[in-house]
Amino acid sequence: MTDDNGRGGSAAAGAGRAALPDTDRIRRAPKVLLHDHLDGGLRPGTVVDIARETGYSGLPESDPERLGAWFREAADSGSLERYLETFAHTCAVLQTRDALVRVAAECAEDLAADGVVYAEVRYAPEQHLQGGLSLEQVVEAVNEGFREGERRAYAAGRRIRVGALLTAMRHAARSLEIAELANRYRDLGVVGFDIAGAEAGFPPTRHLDAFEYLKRENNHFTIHAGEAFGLPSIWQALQWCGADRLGHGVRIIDDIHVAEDGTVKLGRLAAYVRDKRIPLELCPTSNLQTGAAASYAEHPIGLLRRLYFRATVNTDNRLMSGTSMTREFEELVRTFHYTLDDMQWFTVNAMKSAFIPFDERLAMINEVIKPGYAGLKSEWLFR
Ligand SMILES: O=c1[nH]cnc2c1ncn2[C@@H]1O[C@H](CO)[C@@H](O)[C@H]1O
Ligand SMILES: [Zn+2]
Repeated sequence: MTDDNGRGGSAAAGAGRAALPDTDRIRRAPKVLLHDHLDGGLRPGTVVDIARETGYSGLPESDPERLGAWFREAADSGSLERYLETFAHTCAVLQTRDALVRVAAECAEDLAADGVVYAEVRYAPEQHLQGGLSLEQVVEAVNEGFREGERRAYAAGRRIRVGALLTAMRHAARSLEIAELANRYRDLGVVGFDIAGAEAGFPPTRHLDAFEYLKRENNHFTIHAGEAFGLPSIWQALQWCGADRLGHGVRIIDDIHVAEDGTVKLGRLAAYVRDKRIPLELCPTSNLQTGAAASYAEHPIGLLRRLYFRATVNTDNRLMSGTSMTREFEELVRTFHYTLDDMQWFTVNAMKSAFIPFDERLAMINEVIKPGYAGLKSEWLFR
């Protein structure tokens, strides 16, 4: 007797094990998040509070619930450029030390409450200087907030570890400076570097000096590539810039050909990505909003998982997408009938791909993630 996933077991055991995880179990399952923007994950109520405190009068709504709905709808535009316009409001309220500490602390708390045990959260320091903070003060405020959030989560009986990724904006010209900043705060709360912003017209090779610098320093970076723009962007990010991971990378699907009879043929780039185990930071709901995928069912994650790409599941922007790791997995479970084993597979993939040292990743996998899933998978025995 085998279940849908080809695993063996008695009929009775099969039924217990194969049951799809419900929301409660998805939330309790340990999860790892590699792609989440600090300025895309504020609580709507916090945006309203800080706007009032700092005198920012540009918010389109002053009621938190309506503001949350506004962000989701405005981001649902079908274009990355329009989606990115919504960040003007979140960045506007992230210009003081207090605001950065508060938002970073709440971010860690919210992720922990969602069952995330390890997260890499990114933001662009250069976008938080309008209140007179220096780049260093921005980084230190966010780090302080993450530490505070970890402590609050611990006090509430949850464990989470949060590392920062420093992003440079791809339309701007500060990437080398931000890469140097990431290197200076390495081992001090910052685990790597990224570039983000509009993809079309701003190829990653514009920032080659930043990537070459980080390579010389033996540091880590990911690049937003293959989201709004296709294979050339992925190819440059990997073969010119040397990215360790791909932010999204979902357009790698354009180099995968499925014949009528179901045979799959990978192009050279897709084969390289799979063979070299290049991590894909996939963000399903965000992709539906920016038009990178038409529906969950048509999202490339289904095929990429079946082909054993190093696929990971991420939130991108929890505020703009009204999402969480639990919600992303709920949609995938509903669409692709993923089990706890599939969730564990995505989670281990993510942990293997994190930018913290190997021994720490291994301990997270063996001592936190696998025991967590084993506990959940054995619950049917005691019902
Ligand atoms: O999915 C995305 N693709 C490209 N850029 C993004 C995405 N989400 C957010 N940002 C950009 O990254 C900045 C730093 O966090 C945000 O301000 C936003 O402009
Ligand atoms: Zn992103």
